[in-house]
Amino acid sequence: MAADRREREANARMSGKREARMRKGGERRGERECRGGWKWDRGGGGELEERKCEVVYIWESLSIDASSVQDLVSKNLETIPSRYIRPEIDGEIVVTSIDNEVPVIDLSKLILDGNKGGFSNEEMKKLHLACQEWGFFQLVNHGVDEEAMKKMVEDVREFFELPVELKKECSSEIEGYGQAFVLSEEQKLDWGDMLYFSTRPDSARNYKAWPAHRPLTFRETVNKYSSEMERMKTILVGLMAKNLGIDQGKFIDLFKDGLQSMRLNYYPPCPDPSKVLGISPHSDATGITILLQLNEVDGLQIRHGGNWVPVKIIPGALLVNIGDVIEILSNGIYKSIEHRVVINKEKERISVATFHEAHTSVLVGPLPELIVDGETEMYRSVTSAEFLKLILSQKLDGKSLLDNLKLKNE
Ligand SMILES: O=C(O)CCC(=O)C(=O)O
Ligand SMILES: [Fe+2]
Repeated sequence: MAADRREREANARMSGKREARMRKGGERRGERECRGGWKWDRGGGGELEERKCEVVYIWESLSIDASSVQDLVSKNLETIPSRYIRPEIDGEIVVTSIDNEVPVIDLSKLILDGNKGGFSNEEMKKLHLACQEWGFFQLVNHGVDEEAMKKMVEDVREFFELPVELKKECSSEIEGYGQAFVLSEEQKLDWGDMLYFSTRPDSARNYKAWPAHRPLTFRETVNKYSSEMERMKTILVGLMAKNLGIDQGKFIDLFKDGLQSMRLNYYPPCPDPSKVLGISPHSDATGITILLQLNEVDGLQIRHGGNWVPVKIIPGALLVNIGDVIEILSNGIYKSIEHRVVINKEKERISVATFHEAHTSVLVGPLPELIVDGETEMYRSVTSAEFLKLILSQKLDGKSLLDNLKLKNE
C-alpha cells in the first residue's frame, strides 16, 4: 500500500497530472482531521511555491472524488452503500447526563467595555476550566449581530437546496463543494457534504470556490458574518490570554490577520444512522473554531472522560472549540479535543464551522512565558510553514499531529 502510494505520488509529481481534486478543510486520515492555512498555495513564492509543487500534487494524486451524499439520499436509496458503513462505531459508549454537559459561557459577563452587569470572575474561571477540561464551550449572550446570523442561516440553507450540478460549480484547486478528502478507493466515507472556502484576509479568497450566482446575497452575507466571527475570535483569545496569565495584546496579535476559513457542512438523514458518521473523529488543526449549528438538529459529540458526550444545542448559542495550535501555544494547558458528528434518521443537520489560524509568521510552539517555574515544554516548536507540512505528512501516514509534536519528557 505504502509502496503503491509512493509510486503514485512520484508519477503524479513527474507528470504534474491532477487526477482528482483534494478538498481543503475536510481532509483526514486515521483519527485526526487536518486543517491549515493554505495561503501559500496561491502564489506565496520562494520556499512556499516549492512546497506547492511537492505537496499539492501529492494530495491531488491521492484524492478521489466521491459523489454528493445529499444527491445519493435524494435517490431514495434502500441500502447504505458499504463505503459509508462504520463497523468500528458499533458499541461505542455515548454518555448523556446533565452532570456531564459541555460548559456554557455567558459572554455578556466577560466583556470589559460597557459592561453594565459587571465583570464576573466566576465566569472567567468557568471559561478557563472549559478550555482546560473540555476544549469546548457553548457561548451565549455573545452579541453577534442577529441579522448577520439570520442571513447566514438563510443563505447556507439556500445553497444546499441548489441542484447538485450548481453546487459542484463551486470549485477551485483546493477549495469548493464536495466530499471530505478521500485518499483511496477503500477508504470509508463520511455521511455529509461540504463547501469549503477561505474568507480572510481578502488576498486568501478564491471566488471560484464560492457560489457564483445563488444565493444572490452570498458574498455580502459571508462578509458580514466573517467579520463578526473575527471580532469574536479576538475577544475570545484575549480572554484566554488573561486566564493563562499572559500578555493579552501579544496573544491577540498572534492571531491578527491569520487565515480565516469556513466549512459549511450538510449531513442528510440516513435510514440507519447507527451505521454511519457525518464526520469521523478528529481535532481541528487550527487556533480556534466557532461553530454555528444552523438548523438546531443535534449531532456533534465530543470526547470527554474517554466517552462520547453529545452536545445539546442551545438555540442562538455558538459553540467554540480549542484547536491544536492553541493546545500547543498553551503548552497543553488548553486542550484540542476530538469530536465527531452522528446522523439523524429523519432530519438533516447543517452547520457552519469558522476556523481561525494563527498568523503565518507565528512559531507554533509553547509560549516561552508559560515555561516558567520548572515547567517543561510539552511540544517542540515548528514554523507555521512546517506545521502545514506536518498536517500533510500526518495525513499521509495516518498519525496524529499533536502526537507528532509532543516531546517525550520522561
Ligand atoms: O458539524 C459539526 O457539528 C462539526 C463540524 C466539524 O467538526 C468541522 O467542520 O471540523
Ligand atoms: Fe471539527
